[in-house]
Amino acid sequence: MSRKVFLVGDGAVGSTFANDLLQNAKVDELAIFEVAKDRPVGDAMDLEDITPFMGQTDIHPADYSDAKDADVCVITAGVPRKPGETRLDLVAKNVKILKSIIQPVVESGFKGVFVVSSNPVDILTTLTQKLSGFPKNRVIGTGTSLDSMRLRVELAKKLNVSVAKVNSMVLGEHGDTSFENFDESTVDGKPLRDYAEINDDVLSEIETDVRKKGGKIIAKKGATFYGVAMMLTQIVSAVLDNRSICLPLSAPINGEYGIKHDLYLGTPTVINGEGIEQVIETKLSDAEKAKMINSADKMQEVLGGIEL
Ligand SMILES: NC(=O)C1=CN([C@@H]2O[C@H](COP(=O)(O)OP(=O)(O)OC[C@H]3O[C@@H](n4cnc5c(N)ncnc54)[C@H](O)[C@@H]3O)[C@@H](O)[C@H]2O)C=CC1
Ligand SMILES: CC(=O)C(=O)O
Repeated sequence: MSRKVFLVGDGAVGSTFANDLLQNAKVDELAIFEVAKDRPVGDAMDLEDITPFMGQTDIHPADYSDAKDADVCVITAGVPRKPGETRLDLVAKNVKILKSIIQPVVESGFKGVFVVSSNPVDILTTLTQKLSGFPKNRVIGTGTSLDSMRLRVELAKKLNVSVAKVNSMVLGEHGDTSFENFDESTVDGKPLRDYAEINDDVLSEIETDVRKKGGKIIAKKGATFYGVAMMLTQIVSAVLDNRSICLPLSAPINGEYGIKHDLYLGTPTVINGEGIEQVIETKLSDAEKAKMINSADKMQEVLGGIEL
């Protein structure tokens, strides 16, 4: 069976994801839709030059009718943050762009899995499901997967251990109300808080560094794209391979953590070829659970202000 990905948006994130995907997964067809029409023409020409080493893939610019038989539709289109802006500052512009995308993709007859990384990702993932009318398990957002990788990197540096030994997550909004599950985190199997180097001040510093890392990168080079592109590659290749993996993703909340709102938010999520297999309510301390509810309330406040 043909393995086809329909990519919407071929900017910094989209083109980096295309390159990562081709280098890490078997893909038969990569169709790219972009409003800047020349970009996917150039990118298809540039990307096909890696296929002699990566395997045969039909990479081409696309229109929406190409989504019809795709397994996955990846949405990276949207306005990125400028230095100093928050992800929530992007809502109005990116909701408008999202609306222009979902309708023609659905009208094409697309029956696969939507994967969203455009910001604010929890809001746009929630709206992708609502606008498409797709079952909730067939819409996934990158959520706090990137934040969680950033956290693992910071903890590994602080404790001078391999990042592979760090088991810790950022949960909630991919944004300013995110929080770390420090109370349950382990490093090399030992509770994080048992390490002599760790105390509340150190954890607070790490939390701030992780939360501000995206903004710092944007201030230096205008955009962040390697990290999120790798998370998209992990998600899309798991769907294409029908391989179960668990990541902190933007997933549909159905009463988990005592949240009363109908929205997507960052929580450990098992995905496979069907999309979301299981949304996991991970163990949290009472203080962390309150942060999760705060994050959901913030997202609901933003969603309440959006007219579709
Ligand atoms: N979730 C995450 O962890 C991350 C999310 N992002 C988000 O990803 C989005 C894209 O960021 P970049 O790639 O850096 O921006 P970019 O400006 O480099 O690329 C965005 C692309 O979307 C295209 N586009 C705009 N409207 C479109 C439409 N209706 N249909 C198709 N294409 C359209 C633009 O022409 C542009 O090429 C932003 O919202 C950014 O905040 C970026 C990094 C990490
Ligand atoms: C841009 C963005 O959302 C990030 O790097 O976290």
